[in-house]
Amino acid sequence: GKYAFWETQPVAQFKEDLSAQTETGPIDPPKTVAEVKQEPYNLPSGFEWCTCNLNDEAVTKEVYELLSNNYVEDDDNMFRFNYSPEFLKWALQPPGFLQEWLMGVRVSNSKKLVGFISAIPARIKANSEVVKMVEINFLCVHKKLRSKRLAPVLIKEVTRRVNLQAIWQAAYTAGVLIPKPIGTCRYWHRSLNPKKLIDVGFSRLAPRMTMARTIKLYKLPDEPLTPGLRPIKQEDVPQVTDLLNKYLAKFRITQVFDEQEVAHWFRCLPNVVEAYVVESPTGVITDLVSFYNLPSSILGHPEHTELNAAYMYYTVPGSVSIKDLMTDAMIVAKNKGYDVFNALNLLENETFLKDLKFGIGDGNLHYYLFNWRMGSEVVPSEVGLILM
Ligand SMILES: COc1cccc(CC(=N)NC(=O)c2cccnc2OC2CCNCC2)c1
Repeated sequence: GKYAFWETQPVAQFKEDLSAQTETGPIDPPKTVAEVKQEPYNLPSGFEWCTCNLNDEAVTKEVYELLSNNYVEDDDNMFRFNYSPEFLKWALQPPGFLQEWLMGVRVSNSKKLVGFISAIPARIKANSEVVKMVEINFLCVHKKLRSKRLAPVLIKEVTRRVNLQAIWQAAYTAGVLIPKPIGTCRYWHRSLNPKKLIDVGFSRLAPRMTMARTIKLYKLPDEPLTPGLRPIKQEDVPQVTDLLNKYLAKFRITQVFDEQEVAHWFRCLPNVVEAYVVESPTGVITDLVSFYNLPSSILGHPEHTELNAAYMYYTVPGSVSIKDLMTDAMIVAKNKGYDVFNALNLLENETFLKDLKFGIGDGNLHYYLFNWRMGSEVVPSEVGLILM
């Protein structure tokens, strides 16, 4: 069939009777670690496995270069994600990460890195069950090696290495449609620097609008409006952990964070991630707002080489509305030089996207679970999981 590889995997299929689909829980019969293949899968001759130690700057640079030149592009091939080396270190070394789950493929002779895939540990709440899973990301095969069927081997090998740790489920997202999304989100963009976005072809001047009028339309206040908004500090972690987990509990698919994970994911790492809290006069943390830095290379533009994009990360309203929190996040992002603020229509985002002048994007982000059925489609407002 069309999905030769995915039809062999424990994932929901497009053509299967509905009765199977309405169950929730694992798809495969339970296995033990002893039953897992003990040796690595074979690669085509001339290629070898490696693990990528991102504490080694030279290796991080190799992973950066592979992704910068060969990772995901937009549908019109005008932009390519350009995750920075420091971002990759942050995103791929959370508490509990395993070196052997940061997997690469090298050409045996030249040792050139030509393939990559990553798994990081996460506790995922699926419906009301908290399951130890991994989050799979950054699957990338060099452009010159496409259709050599390397991706299926990368996926099978990372699955094997995860299974060896007695973990049987995974979560991942993709713009491409494969068997079979648990839900599909739409991405939206809010212009911060409309002139540059129009110059590089990311946005278009609306009919009957001048550039001057467009710049005015997207103008934001110079400073955040919420009293008590400030960058997160390490001593906020216990309160933020409680605030975040309580808020996320109402979504059908989300992550459960412990304090070490909150300390890792919510910090202010310049050019990587920004996290702000609202502190009440009595020292109570009532709100959280965060975004991460994911620039895109602008392919073939004579003047601009990079699109500076902020991506909404977890945001928890409490004392102020999510609309006001997001307005402050965009003001902070604009002041830090971002050109655009991106968000998906998950969480409670559909309540503010239009009001805050987000424009709908031209694609979808599909959410997937490996070896787990959700029982029914998860609509965007039931999705509480944000991957990098
Ligand atoms: C503007 O440059 C781009 C370069 C490559 C792809 C895309 C379109 C796209 N695929 N966008 C998203 O997936 C997206 C849009 C809004 C928010 N998060 C997103 O994806 C995140 C989460 C999944 N991993 C990539 C980053 C845009």
